[in-house]
Amino acid sequence: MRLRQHLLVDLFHPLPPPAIHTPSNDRSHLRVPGVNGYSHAQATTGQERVITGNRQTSWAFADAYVAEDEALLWARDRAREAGLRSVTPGTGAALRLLAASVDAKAVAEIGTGCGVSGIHLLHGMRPDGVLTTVDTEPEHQQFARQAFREAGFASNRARFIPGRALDVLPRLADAGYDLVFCDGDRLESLEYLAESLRLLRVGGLVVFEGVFAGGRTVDSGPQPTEVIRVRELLRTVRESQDLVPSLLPVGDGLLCAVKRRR
Ligand SMILES: C[S@@+](CC[C@H](N)C(=O)[O-])C[C@H]1O[C@@H](n2cnc3c(N)ncnc32)[C@H](O)[C@@H]1O
Repeated sequence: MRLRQHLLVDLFHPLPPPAIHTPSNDRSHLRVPGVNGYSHAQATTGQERVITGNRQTSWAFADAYVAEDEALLWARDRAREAGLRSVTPGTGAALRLLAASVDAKAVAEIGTGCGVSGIHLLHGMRPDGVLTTVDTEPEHQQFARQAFREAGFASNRARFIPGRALDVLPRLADAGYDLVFCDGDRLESLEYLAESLRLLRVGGLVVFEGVFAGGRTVDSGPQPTEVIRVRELLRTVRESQDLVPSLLPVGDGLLCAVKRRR
C-alpha cells in the first residue's frame, strides 16, 4: 500500500479523478451554471461525471480513430503469428503525428518487429525521409521489409540493421536524427535514453512504447526488473533538465520528450 501511494504521488501527480458511474437518466450536465441556483462548482462536478462515465468507450474510440490499411493489417497478422506485440492503431497514429510534427527526415527505431510501427512512422515522415530500424531478429525484419513494400514505400526509405540495439546505436551519427522510437528490450530503457539523447538533434523527440507495462507500472504488487526499469525511466525523463516530457495515454502508454538543448 505504501509503495502504491509512493508511486502514484511520485509518478502520476496529480491523480486522475475517480471513475463515477453516470446513470442514463442523469441530465445534470445539461444544466446552465449560475441559473436556477445551480452553481459553477456543481457544473464542474457534472462535467466530470459525464467525462469519467464514458472514459473506457472514449479511449477505445480514440484508439481506433485512424483507420489502418491492408499493409498494416498484414504486418499485424505476421506479428501475431510470431507472438510479437505491435503498437496499437492509436499509438501508430500518435507516431505518425509525432514524426510529422518534427518534419522527420531521419528516424531511428529500436525494435522493428514485423513493421507496424515502422509503417506508421514512415507515413508521418517527409517523403524523402529514411527510417533506420534495428532488431535482433532478421526474420522479423524480413516481414517488415515486405510490409513496407506492400505499403508503397520505396526500398531506400528504410535501412534495416540486424543486431542488438546497444551494439548498433553507438555506430549511428551524433545529432543525426529527428526522432528515436524505442520498442525493444525494456530492461535496456535507460541505456536507450542515453543513446537517444546523443542521436537526437536539438528539438528532436525520444519516444518510448509500453511504459504502462500492462498496468504493472502503477501496481503495488511485486514486479519484475523490467517494470522497475520502466519506473526509473519515467522518473529520469521527468526530472531531466534537457527534456520536455509528456506521457500519452494511448495503447500501453507512450512516453514522449523533446530534447531542448545539447
Ligand atoms: C514489441 S516488438 C516491436 C514491435 C514493433 N515496434 C511494432 O510495433 O511493430 C519488440 C522487438 O524488439 C526486438 N528486440 C528485443 N530485444 C532487442 C534488442 N536488445 N535490440 C534490438 N531489438 C530487440 C524483438 O526481436 C522484437 O522484434
